[in-house]
Amino acid sequence: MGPQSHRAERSLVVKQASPARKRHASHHRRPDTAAPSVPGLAARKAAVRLLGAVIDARTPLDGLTDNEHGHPQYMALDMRDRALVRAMVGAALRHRMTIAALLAKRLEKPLPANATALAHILHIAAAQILFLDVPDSAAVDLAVTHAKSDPRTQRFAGLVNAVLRALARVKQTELGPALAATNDAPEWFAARLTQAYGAEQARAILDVHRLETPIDLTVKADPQAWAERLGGIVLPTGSVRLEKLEGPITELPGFAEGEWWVQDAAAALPARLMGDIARRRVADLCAAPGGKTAQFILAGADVTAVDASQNRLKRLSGNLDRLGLEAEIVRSDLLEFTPQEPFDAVLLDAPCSSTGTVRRHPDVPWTKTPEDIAKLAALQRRLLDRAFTLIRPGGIVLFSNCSLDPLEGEDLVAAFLADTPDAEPDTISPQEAAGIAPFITAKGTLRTTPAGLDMGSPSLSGLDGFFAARIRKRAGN
Ligand SMILES: C[S@@+](CC[C@H](N)C(=O)[O-])C[C@H]1O[C@@H](n2cnc3c(N)ncnc32)[C@H](O)[C@@H]1O
Repeated sequence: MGPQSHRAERSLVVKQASPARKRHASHHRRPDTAAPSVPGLAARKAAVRLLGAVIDARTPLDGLTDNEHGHPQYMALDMRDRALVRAMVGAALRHRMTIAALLAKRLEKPLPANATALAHILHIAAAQILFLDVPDSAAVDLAVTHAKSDPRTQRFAGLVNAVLRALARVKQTELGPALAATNDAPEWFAARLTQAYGAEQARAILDVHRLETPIDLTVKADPQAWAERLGGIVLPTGSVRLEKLEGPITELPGFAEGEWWVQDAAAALPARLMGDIARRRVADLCAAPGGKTAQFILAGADVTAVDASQNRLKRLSGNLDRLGLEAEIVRSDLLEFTPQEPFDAVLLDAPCSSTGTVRRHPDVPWTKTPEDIAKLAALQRRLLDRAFTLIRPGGIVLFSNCSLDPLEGEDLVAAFLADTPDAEPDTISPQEAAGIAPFITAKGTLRTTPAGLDMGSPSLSGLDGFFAARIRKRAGN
């Protein structure tokens, strides 16, 4: 490292007489050629790359971490390292503002706007130091090695070392106040939640977004027995909840036998609001990967599962096969789907902004924009108009999605009802299904938020944000 870059580095760092910094001065002498074989480095590099793709290019994390089509740097890792990458990126996104604030306090002036690679290295290392069970020294050493191996960040290796060591020293005292000082959400997202739910409820939702998510299962039968067998609890809504997973979900008892499937407690609710559908013709219009399709089949309906995506339908078929369930599967854009006969009931679980799933998808507030929400709401309205043409008079459309935004829920359905003379609201009663009473609004629609379902401990509480409304086609039309 030349004298000039040393100066650049120093001007950004708060000077600290740090014994730790001296102790690790050897970082600066280690040759870069050693970098690729350093254990743990590939995982850090992948995490930094993925964080960059989310923040700089608004690329959804789900695709980047897909086990078949994910980012090449992620795909090159073994399963253990992939899990570590997801944990690092997840923590960095869940606590993005907290991390930014604590890093900023260690810098004399903000990082240059174009120093994104450096910022992402710092954020991934800070996420490990502050929130993960990784030794501070390993997090710092790997970040420094990473910085040295990349021509864009090479000259900042000393800065990385100093900032991160300083962060590790102050975390006990500074982390609590830093968490309290921010909601860790981008401004637009917090503002929209506040507008929809009020300041207190919005803050409660954002607080839950910073927590790890429990795993919910929908079981074919006997939730109590499965809860005992898997070490979970039965929720008031009937789902089985596991606090956390120790290994791959596919190795849990009952998975291979097709006794249950993973489905958030909130996502399991809409299908329970279709009434008695035994022997009825039911279409699941945006069906993949098929959680709700499976519920309809188990409720005795004659089910047609429609989805536009070939890949997602493959997952749906695989899931139904494992569960030993059958449906007619149709690949079609709903806007072009023309069944021979109308249905008794259809579910439109529409593609949405997914702002109700931030607990499991912490990238959503950073990849979506208010413009995306408006566009998705417009698409959902077209899909709802179409879905309504597919039911017989007296039949029902259940409209649902996992957005927290009224534009995609309450407002959209109100506008549809106002514009559609032969549609009427079919209000949902709080007694219709177990455990739903707290989520039924005065208008007879379903609204859950992540701040709901208090099970006494934060690690067992919460559920996805979901909206559902039931609409009936007036008979005699
Ligand atoms: C929220 S997901 C559905 C989740 C599913 N109902 C479940 O519970 O497993 C939305 C689905 O809509 C599908 N989709 C999006 N646009 C569509 C369209 N125009 N026609 C049909 N399917 C569409 C997507 O491929 C995606 O699988």
